[in-house]
Amino acid sequence: MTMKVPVITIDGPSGAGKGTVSRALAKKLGWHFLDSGAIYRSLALAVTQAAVDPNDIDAVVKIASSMELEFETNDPPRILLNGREITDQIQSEECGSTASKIAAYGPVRQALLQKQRDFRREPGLVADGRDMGTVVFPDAPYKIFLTASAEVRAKRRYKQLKEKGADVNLERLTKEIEERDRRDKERTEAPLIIPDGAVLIDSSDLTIDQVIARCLDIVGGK
Ligand SMILES: Nc1ncnc2c1ncn2[C@@H]1O[C@H](COP(=O)(O)OP(=O)(O)O)[C@@H](O)[C@H]1O
Ligand SMILES: Nc1ccn([C@@H]2O[C@H](COP(=O)(O)OP(=O)(O)O)[C@@H](O)[C@H]2O)c(=O)n1
Repeated sequence: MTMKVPVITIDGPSGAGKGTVSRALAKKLGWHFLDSGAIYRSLALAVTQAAVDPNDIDAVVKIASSMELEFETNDPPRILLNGREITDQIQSEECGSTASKIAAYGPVRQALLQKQRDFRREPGLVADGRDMGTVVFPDAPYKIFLTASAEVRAKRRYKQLKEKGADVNLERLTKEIEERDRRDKERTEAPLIIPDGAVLIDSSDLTIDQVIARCLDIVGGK
């Protein structure tokens, strides 16, 4: 019997620290990293650039199937959409919000499924998203659900965007994140839920290093 490549899934709401922690874990373990949210964000950008209505499912699926995405693993990592760098552009909350609208459609998710599974390569994968442990890699041996209070998450995202020079307003950002979280949890297709067998980590009062240490314990303790 062939052994499947191991996967650590890290799901959770916006600003919980998934990306930061997943990247660090992948680096420590020498494993690959999948930022599935960046795939949805890139599609959102492609849809906006093509002036397509995000509710026109057929048109969005067409773009999802034809867009070329490259994840360069240099330090810092770069994301290219159809050959053009979009790394910073897709970080905006506007892009996140459009991403969560198109992510609610089953055919759109289906069109992106294999692209995500292709990241599963030796020696292992750390996968960050909303449905990594439930839909994309349900057989993952390690599943983590990373969360934090809504207030802490909004403040973190505010600080992060501000540091990048974005023009952000904490009150508006908090509302946008709450709206996105609600949409991600309430959708019928691959909603944000705690996967069966996942270990829950609340990072509200933990440092990034403490969260990473807990994740390593979970992986090592199996
Ligand atoms: N435990 C933590 N304590 C303080 N700041 C954190 C913590 N985890 C993440 N951050 C910061 O919060 C911001 C959002 O983290 P990120 O990893 O992008 O979250 P997510 O991928 O879940 O949306 C980043 O600026 C990151 O450095
Ligand atoms: N596996 C995933 C990852 C992201 N998404 C969608 O894409 C949006 C942006 O994801 P993200 O991971 O970049 O968002 P943040 O947690 O970084 O704010 C989410 O709000 C989800 O609607 C999804 O539906 N499934």
